Amino acid sequence: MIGIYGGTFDPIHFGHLRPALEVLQGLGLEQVRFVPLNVAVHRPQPIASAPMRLAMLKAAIRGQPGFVADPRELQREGGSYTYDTLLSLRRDLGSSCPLCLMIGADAYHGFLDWYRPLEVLELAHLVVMRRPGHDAATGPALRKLYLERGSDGPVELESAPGGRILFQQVSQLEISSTRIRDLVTRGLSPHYLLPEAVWELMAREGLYGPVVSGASSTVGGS
Ligand SMILES: Nc1ncnc2c1ncn2[C@@H]1O[C@H](COP(=O)(O)OP(=O)(O)OP(=O)(O)O)[C@@H](O)[C@H]1O
Ligand SMILES: O=C(O)c1ccc[n+]([C@@H]2O[C@H](COP(=O)([O-])O)[C@@H](O)[C@H]2O)c1
Repeated sequence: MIGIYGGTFDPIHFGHLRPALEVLQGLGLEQVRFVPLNVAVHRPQPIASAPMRLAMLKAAIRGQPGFVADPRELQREGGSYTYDTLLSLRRDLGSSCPLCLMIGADAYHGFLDWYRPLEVLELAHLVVMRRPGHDAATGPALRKLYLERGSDGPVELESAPGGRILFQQVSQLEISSTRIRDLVTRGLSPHYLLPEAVWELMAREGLYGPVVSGASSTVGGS
């Protein structure tokens, strides 16, 4: 069973990484593939370039067994629709391998507005991770879908390639990329909200605005 974790990752932070590790271990996944989007179809475009976001992602997951950077959306032009990404993954991985599309509660709330959501749910299971500040309560259409498709554990997910929805308990870390970008833009340090290697890259490349004065002494201790 393989996890697919899509996002803007602008930049990647511990609010992505810790829940991803807990899902990897909690569901016994073979791997989690982090898939940075290229062209957002649902939000303003990312601030950092695609190569920079991929570099930050690779720096963040280096050395973590089971974590893999998957650049397929960055190699595709046009809107980064998850449906297309899952079709491409199915071509590589075959039709029978269980896939778990991992999304935070905020993304789940908008799921029925995605491109071909029901086909997305046929191509993969949805694993929903709670997120601070985002209510678990959903509207009637999503509640109905959950009544039909809700699952209570990994054993059921392993028995089919897709089609079920599982809520997975994860550490509640109140961290967002928006907050990190805001801190850096205001000249404040985002230290301890994201891996040191990512902060180091951001500081070196001057991403998101002014680098905190003396950053080189707080970044990586160098
Ligand atoms: N702290 C968190 N806890 C749980 N899930 C999260 C957290 N942060 C992000 N996610 C989930 O990770 C996926 C990718 O999120 P994204 O890259 O947009 O990060 P973000 O912090 O929400 O970014 P931004 O602030 O720019 O919107 C989404 O499914 C989102 O719900
Ligand atoms: O395919 C869609 O229509 C679609 C609509 C909204 C979001 N997504 C995907 O959901 C993932 C999380 O999005 P975000 O905004 O939290 O970065 C990311 O991989 C997006 O490409 C996909």
